[in-house]
Amino acid sequence: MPSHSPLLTYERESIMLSVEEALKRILAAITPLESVRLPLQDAFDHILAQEIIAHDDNPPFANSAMDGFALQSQDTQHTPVRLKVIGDIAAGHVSGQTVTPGTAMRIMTGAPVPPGADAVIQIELTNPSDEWVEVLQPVLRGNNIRPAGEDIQKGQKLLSPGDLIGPWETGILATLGYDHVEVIRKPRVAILGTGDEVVEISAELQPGQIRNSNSYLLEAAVRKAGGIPTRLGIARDTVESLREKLNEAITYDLILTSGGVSVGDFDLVKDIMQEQGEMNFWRINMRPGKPVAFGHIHGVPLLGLPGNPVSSAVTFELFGRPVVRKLQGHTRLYRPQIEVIVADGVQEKAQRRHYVRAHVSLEQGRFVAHTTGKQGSNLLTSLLNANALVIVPEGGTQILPGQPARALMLDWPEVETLE
Ligand SMILES: Nc1nc2c(c(=O)[nH]1)N[C@H]1C(S)=C(S)[C@@H](COP(=O)(O)OP(=O)(O)OC[C@H]3O[C@@H](n4cnc5c(N)ncnc54)[C@H](O)[C@@H]3O)O[C@H]1N2
Ligand code: MOO
Repeated sequence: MPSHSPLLTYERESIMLSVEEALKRILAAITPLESVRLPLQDAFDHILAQEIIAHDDNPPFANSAMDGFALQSQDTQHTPVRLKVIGDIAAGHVSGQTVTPGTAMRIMTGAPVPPGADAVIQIELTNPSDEWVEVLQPVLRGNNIRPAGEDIQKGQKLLSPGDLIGPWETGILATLGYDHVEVIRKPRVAILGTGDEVVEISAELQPGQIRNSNSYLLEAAVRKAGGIPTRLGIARDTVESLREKLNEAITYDLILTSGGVSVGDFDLVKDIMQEQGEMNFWRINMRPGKPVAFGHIHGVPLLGLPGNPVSSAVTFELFGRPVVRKLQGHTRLYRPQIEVIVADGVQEKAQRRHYVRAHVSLEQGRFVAHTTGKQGSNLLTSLLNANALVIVPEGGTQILPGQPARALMLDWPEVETLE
């Protein structure tokens, strides 16, 4: 048993940061990771770390946009007109023949336009036979020809460092022949559960024990945020056990712990942070999730999330997710906030700012929030079906049914500024 030591000064001085101040301090201490060269197929969803310049034109050669006949447009001024078919060009083949006045060549979509031809007529507007084609209407010069460089010109800059590689960018990179690209690597995130009562999820529960749900929830949330999570198991409520686990964790880019950050006798995460690094801050004026500790051990950022499952989930969304994104080189770090109508209202007695789990949907042109029921920080079911956090301002505010409030949209794309 530990001695019931008096509270440390930092614990007594109840400095509670605002959410904004805490986020500012955390992100100021985070810098994007270094870049790596990845095969294109692995670069999806990474932030680009190089300029992308076209080394060739695209399309690389003038080609046909239709299946039909390559011809000289001047031959079609008076239609119908019969032209002699002098050959075939399939996509992927280059013809050695030249289209001369009075002749045409059968051509497929994507095939190079033969020398001499200045237009293509689609097959539907002709009466073809083996040797001859009857062209039924005049064709303008350039008709159905996709010129070289129509899409991309050699030397053109297409993507810049900081751009996100999605499916469209991948298509561009592939067409330009970038089989490898320089991207910011993804953070490896160590996840550590703490507490003597916490056991593996497959364990038969003994009296007083609970399953390590936080580590699994956080693992999924880290993955969703684009990080590479590893669960390092559960540290016991002893300094030795925590030291041992954290010793492994310091080989990662970010450490997330859950539990052990409050003021109980066994809440040791803060102590270890002070012993092996430094603690930047410890308390935030919010609910759920007041005891969030942030600092470094051996130079690795450590975000100590509260043990209560909902507190852990909500504080990861608010603080952990932006960190994981910033490490990846993203500049859009924050979920957007919008105004919603709170259908069922929220009564808030605590003085802290409350992030109430809710489902927001568009109802007759307005965004309406329905809270997810009881909101205790131990009630995991309050997260089910939640796609938003309704923000009840600090100071014991009450939001009546039908009144407006701001909501943080958990399933909307991130924005650059925290509103
Ligand atoms: N005297 C005070 N007590 C508490 C305060 C306070 O200000 N003064 N704050 C309360 C608040 S708010 C929260 S949140 C919790 C956070 O405490 P800890 O982060 O130290 O977490 P624990 O005490 O270790 O655990 C809290 C709760 O969560 C369960 N837990 C822990 N780890 C897991 C896990 N991996 N998976 C699932 N559930 C977990 C644990 O069993 C406890 O029930 O402190 C309040 N107390
Ligand atoms: O911050 Mo605690 O998360 O209110 O339960």
